[in-house]
Amino acid sequence: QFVSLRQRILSAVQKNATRGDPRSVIRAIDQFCSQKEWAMNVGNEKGCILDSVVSEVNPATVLELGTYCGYSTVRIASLLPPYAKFITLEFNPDFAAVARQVIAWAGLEDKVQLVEGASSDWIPKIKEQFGIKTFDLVFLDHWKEHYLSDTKLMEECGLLRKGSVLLADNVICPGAPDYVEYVRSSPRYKSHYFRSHLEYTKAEENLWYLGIIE
Ligand SMILES: Cc1cc(-c2n[nH]c(CCNC(=O)c3cc(-c4ccc(F)cc4)cc(O)c3O)n2)ccn1
Ligand SMILES: [Mg+2]
Repeated sequence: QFVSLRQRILSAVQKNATRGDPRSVIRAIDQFCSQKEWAMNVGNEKGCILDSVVSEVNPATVLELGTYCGYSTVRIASLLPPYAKFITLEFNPDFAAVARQVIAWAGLEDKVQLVEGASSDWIPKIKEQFGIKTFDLVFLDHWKEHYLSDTKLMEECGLLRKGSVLLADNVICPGAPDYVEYVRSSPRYKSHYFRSHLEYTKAEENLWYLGIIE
């Protein structure tokens, strides 16, 4: 009977990765997606850039928009200090179900709170629901047409402060041109990009780094 791609990714993790070993989970997903079937994980090349930004920011509070199968969730969670609060939002319940199992296989279920629902519904509720004042780091990897509206919504809800860092995937492909245009022309942000490639391909892609300076 039909097995979805996300189920095949989960099976690859359960077959090839060691329980409690985040690096083996990452490796198993990357091997599956480069050798068997493409999937929209951030991938290892951009993942290394993500790792370096997480390590540099060393965040006490992190928000990820767009969990998918939990690949970047595992990368981020494995680098956080023990006291850190990490929330990841996933809209699609089937993706969320797989991500929970991938995160658990990596042994990181206590480091992450996976919340199901749309970012625009959840962002206004985060402060009171999770006792978070502001986010030190936000990783945008969800619906590309929501990057701009959700960034404005996070500002309005007082979830960002001077020094907060936003890192956005896929500003080229599928693309978030309105987001890039807006943040580049705003005096509130200092932004630059890390050149890379679309996961598991040779197509050009950037990770867009945004520092809030005002
Ligand atoms: C909380 C909340 C969460 C979501 C949400 N959760 N999960 C997602 C998935 C979003 N990700 C992508 O669509 C995506 C696509 C490509 C791609 C596809 C096809 C191509 F040909 C080339 C590139 C590559 C990527 O790296 C991507 O990240 N949205 C939505 C709303 N609210
Ligand atoms: Mg992405």
